[in-house]
Amino acid sequence: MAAPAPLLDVRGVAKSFTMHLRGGIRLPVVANVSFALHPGECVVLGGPSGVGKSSILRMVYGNYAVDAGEILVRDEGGAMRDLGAGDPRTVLALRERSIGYVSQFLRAVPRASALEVVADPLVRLGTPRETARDRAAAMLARLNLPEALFDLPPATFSGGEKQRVNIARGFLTEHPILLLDEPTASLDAANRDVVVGMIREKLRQGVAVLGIFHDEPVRQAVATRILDVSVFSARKAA
Ligand SMILES: Nc1ncnc2c1ncn2[C@@H]1O[C@H](COP(=O)(O)OP(=O)(O)OP(=O)(O)O)[C@@H](O)[C@H]1O
Repeated sequence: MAAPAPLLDVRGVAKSFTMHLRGGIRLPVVANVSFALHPGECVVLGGPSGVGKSSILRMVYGNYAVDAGEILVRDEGGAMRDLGAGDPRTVLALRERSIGYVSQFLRAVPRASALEVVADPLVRLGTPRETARDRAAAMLARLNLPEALFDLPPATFSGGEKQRVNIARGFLTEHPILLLDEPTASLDAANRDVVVGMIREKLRQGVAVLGIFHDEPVRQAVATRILDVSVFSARKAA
């Protein structure tokens, strides 16, 4: 039987940063990063601080260009497309339909209410505004955000409230791949458990998750595999 096709196939990726304000010195971070992500899998990036976990996540989302290698993402039609090549149209198309991302911090649009911030990706994908707002409200309620906050802009919300708005926004769309950067970092235990439940639900639906979780109980509850990023460290070899 043929091996199941991955949703994400990272092949031989390398990244170094050039420090322009330090005479252009190059800071190698990772090299030969290779792994695949299949439906229903949750791969957690592990390893010590500064080893390159966030850098890998950002490359997979197309925020950082790669120096070498490929980041192949399965598109809607089933073709594997290289997001690492940095073509902006490919990156945007894959972000719309294939890869979702929950960053640690909410980058909110000024004046937009929490409900609008959460509903916006669905509206852009063609869901009627009212339906999108209803679904956004249900998701925010599940995350225990007080209803009094739904119509307010998240700019003045607490760290944990902002993080829940961000999670709701990222989880409401149905991307086959979901990237999570410390989604529970600012949450209390009860809301952390809600998010763990939401991640497991995504995995049951066949979504593939790639994430960073420093919180050990969360990691234990969701990881199907832990990938130690130290094995890709470019500094040892440098
Ligand atoms: N934009 C950047 N410019 C220069 N150096 C960077 C940049 N982003 C990351 N680095 C460097 O790359 C290395 C890896 O950083 P990264 O944030 O990927 O590590 P991490 O494993 O996610 O760390 P942590 O667990 O502390 O968040 C660090 O030495 C960091 O200083």
